[in-house]
Amino acid sequence: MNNVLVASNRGPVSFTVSDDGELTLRRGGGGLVSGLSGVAKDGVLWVCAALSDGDRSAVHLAPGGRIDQAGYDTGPLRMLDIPPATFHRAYNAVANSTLWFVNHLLYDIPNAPLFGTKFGREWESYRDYNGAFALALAEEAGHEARVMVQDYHLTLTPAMLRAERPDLRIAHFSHTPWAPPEYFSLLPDEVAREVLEGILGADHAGFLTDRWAQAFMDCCEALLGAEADRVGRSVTHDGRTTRIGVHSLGVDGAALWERACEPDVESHMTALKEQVGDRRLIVRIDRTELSKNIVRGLVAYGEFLGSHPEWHGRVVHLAFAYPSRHDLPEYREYTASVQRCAQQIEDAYATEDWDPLILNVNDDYPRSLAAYRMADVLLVNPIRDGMNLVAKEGPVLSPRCALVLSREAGAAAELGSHALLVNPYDISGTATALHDALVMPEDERRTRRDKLHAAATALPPQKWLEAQLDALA
Ligand SMILES: O=P(O)(O)OC[C@H]1O[C@@H](O)[C@H](O)[C@@H](O)[C@@H]1O
Repeated sequence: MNNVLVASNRGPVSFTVSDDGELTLRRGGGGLVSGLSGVAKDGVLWVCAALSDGDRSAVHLAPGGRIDQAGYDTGPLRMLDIPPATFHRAYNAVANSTLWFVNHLLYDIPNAPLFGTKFGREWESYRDYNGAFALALAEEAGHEARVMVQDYHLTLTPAMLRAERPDLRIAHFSHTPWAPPEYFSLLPDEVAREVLEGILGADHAGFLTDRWAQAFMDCCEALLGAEADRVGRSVTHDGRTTRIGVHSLGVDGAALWERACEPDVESHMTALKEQVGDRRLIVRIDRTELSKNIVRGLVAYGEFLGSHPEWHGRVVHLAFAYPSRHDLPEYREYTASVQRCAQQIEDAYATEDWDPLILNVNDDYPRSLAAYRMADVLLVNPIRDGMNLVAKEGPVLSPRCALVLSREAGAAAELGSHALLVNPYDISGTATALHDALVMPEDERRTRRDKLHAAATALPPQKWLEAQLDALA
């Protein structure tokens, strides 16, 4: 039996099956996993979903889906083999196409699903999927164990788990923004209610910034008639009180720097230096995710080139747009629009000896670390973001980068006074900020970068985890 458990959809590792049937291991990706891997290991059981065919094979080879030592320095795992159709409806239709879009204020995109009969079935699958996690956690947790449930995939699990095991101390943590009530209430009433009451099944509900925590409390008041204590930070509903916590997440500067000095990164730096020469470098690194606002960032770069011909031939924009959630049509279409927009910039400005934009659409972690190290300007312009760790990694790895940062990213709460803040919808404002960042005097950019570095590394994942566990003690 385990005393500390973490539950999330994506686990710290994933398996792939090669042609000869051999299982190989990969590190899991995404903000949540990068934050928690490496710290949630000793004595912590991680319960996650089997996501790939390789994961399902690994589950069937391991008794009860328990994998004691997967590799990559992770602790024990229990992978849940949820029936693929149920998983697809819970993960793609509800978690990613509904809850993610609502909390990122992206619901009005043309293909957003409608809440018709089909949604009823999808919601039922989301309940089943959350129920499978609650059941596994109830089986694995020791008496009065501490259980940390992560993110929008698992909003119903805390209440379901409490019903099974009232002795447990349960936390839920949201790694995303939280929508204001007037937007959250576009969910069908019973769905909005179940999500809020599901999270309120926890003893402690955590958020990355005060802004998202306040929005959650607003929703509880407006949609459940719950009582929110803004000063003591808690919500009381149906006779139970859930404490609300704000726990920001930063980066482990020393570990990141060590990884960025490995030979694979050094050789990418050499190659990039050859490609870019002594031109200034504007870097962005994102998953190709609608909330990351990549298209508007590219349009702003095009506008900057249009209004500052003196920079032609002297600057390169290196944009990493990694593949993400390609099972969803909205994401495939978004990748295509990023590529179309990049092509327009190339067509308008490229010359025989100058490529104004280099777009990378394939996953290449060492190359992106090399880009961070060489960046003069880092552009992070999401429409809305729970935190955004790119904004924190850049100043750790680049000695002189100026940060152009969306005021709608959670990271703006800590980094805002040392960055150039932009309204992510304001193309001209973003173009002006890119110019200001390029011409920023050397001493100012170094002073700002040092302050960004200090703020970015103040709360590494280890501290975040300890704060969560303390909150449950
Ligand atoms: O759908 P994926 O690829 O597992 O990504 C999920 C994760 O994506 C991350 O970027 C978010 O910060 C997390 O909140 C989220 O859990």
